Amino acid sequence: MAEPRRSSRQRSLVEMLAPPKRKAGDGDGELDAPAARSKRVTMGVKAEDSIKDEETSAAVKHEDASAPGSSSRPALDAPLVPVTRREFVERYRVEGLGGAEVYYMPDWIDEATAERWRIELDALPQWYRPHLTVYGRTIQQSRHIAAFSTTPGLPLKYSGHPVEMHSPFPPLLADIAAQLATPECLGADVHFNHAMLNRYEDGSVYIGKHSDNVENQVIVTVSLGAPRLWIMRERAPRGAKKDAAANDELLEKRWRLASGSVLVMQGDVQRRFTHEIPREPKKSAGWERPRISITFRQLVYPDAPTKR
Ligand SMILES: O=C(O)CCC(=O)C(=O)O
Ligand SMILES: [Fe+2]
Repeated sequence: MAEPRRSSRQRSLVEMLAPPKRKAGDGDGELDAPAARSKRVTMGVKAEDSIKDEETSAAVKHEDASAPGSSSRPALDAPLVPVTRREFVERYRVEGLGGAEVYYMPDWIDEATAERWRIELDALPQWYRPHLTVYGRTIQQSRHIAAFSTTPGLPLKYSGHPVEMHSPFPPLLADIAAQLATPECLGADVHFNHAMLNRYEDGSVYIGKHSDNVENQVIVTVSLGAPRLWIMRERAPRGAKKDAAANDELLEKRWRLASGSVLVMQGDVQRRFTHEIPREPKKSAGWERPRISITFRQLVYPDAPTKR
């Protein structure tokens, strides 16, 4: 994997002070769980922090979602725990991100299996391109998505768009989740209550710089198909001087997410870093097929009852 490098992006003071520019047709960004306004501390982070994400002009900030009454929320079947399996976290931790809990396993499954999964997931009937409302305008997101929860009643909304949620997981997704939760991979205790599929047809489809909401306590991404660039950038600490020199000090790391790879983000990663998959007009090797990502998530609603 490439060595970490410092961001060299220089931004003018005017750009720093001005609110981020928005471009029509650029609807993309993070997934907000409905409890975004909650003041409750989750994993040591105030949930409200996550909605103040920084954005490039190529990304659209998602408004936080309105929280439906807790009575509509299902109980969790089992505790949701982060990935702690020693062999996994020691071997696959991504260096150069200041100790953040980011793990990358490039070769979880072989290419033939990845291709079979990609084609089968592509054929699911639940795919659609959301219409988002951003600053009063309706735009269509560049990615197709399909969202699933293990139990009905896990509501999700972003940029004015109530996500079309299907339940339960289709058999292949349930099978992939089960294969992740084995003693050979993430460990048998790790399971998810939500999965979001993203489809990147070609290099024009992207996801803008964003952080996911902290209600996403663990996000495990399985990449299938075209290897796309993944960029993680450290967010400036609150109240930090926002000049070019300070910006240069922030960590940045980029690599390609291989087909068949597994990426884990947990702990305070969303608070400390943004992530993005930029547009790539030039095709590189392996791009004769689209990319589909599966983001398995542990969505934890602060006021949901838990069955323990
Ligand atoms: O497609 C990916 O790998 C990342 C998607 C993502 O960041 C998201 O859905 O929040
Ligand atoms: Fe994300």
